[in-house]
Amino acid sequence: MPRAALRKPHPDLDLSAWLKTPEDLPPIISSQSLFGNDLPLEIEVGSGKGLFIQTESDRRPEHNFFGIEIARKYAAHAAARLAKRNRTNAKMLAGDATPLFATGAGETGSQVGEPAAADEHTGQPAVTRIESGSLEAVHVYFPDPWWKKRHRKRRVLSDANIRQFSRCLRTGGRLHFWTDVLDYFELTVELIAEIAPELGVPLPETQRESTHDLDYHTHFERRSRKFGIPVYRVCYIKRDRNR
Ligand SMILES: C[S@@+](CC[C@H](N)C(=O)[O-])C[C@H]1O[C@@H](n2cnc3c(N)ncnc32)[C@H](O)[C@@H]1O
Repeated sequence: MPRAALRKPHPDLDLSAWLKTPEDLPPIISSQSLFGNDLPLEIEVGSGKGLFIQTESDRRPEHNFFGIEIARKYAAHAAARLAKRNRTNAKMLAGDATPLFATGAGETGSQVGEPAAADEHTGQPAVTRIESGSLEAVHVYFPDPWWKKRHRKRRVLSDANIRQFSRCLRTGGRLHFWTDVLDYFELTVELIAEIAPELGVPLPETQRESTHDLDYHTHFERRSRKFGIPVYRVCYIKRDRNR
């Protein structure tokens, strides 16, 4: 299904506080380095037009939200939503989430962060942009399905990214995954059980009734529900590995 045309942010709107590029980012991604405080940090991977980050940063001002969107025009659109509302606990990155979550000199570049001992989850030398156990939540909503088998390695919920999302979550932190692609849903649930058992069992999340036209979790959730397409929603809560 094609995506609707996107309106450009008004040229007078100053996005500089809300829209970052990978080059703007501090070596270590944390609430302290991005927002100058220690509120729990939640990251959304693939924010699209930014409805989730807009509504959640309003609903939960006691948390910080960092949206990562690889398509610059969508990242700018999402940042404009935050700028118009002068949101102080949310920002967007126009960039690829995968290298930010990665560990290892080969993946992130040795100029970034300090090399540390091998990461306990991946066994790789850790040159880390996002420290292990530092995130409150990772949100992945309606990731691109990459239908063809040979393209599946491009999926955001790849083996490597699932391991990294889990590594970055604190014990008790959450991974939310929603999709309307049953095949992607089933394969991912199986994959998580196999490679990230510390995330425990998938907990179903319920569909909320919407009270107005933008009262949906994300734009893709809105679209699926309007077309009567079923949505599969789960949340994982990271367990203490020693229990
Ligand atoms: C199908 S859209 C869903 C958008 C939004 N989550 C929603 O539910 O409305 C998936 C989005 O993920 C973005 N994306 C894909 N790979 C990404 C990556 N590696 N890093 C950041 N964003 C990515 C795409 O550009 C696209 O906007």
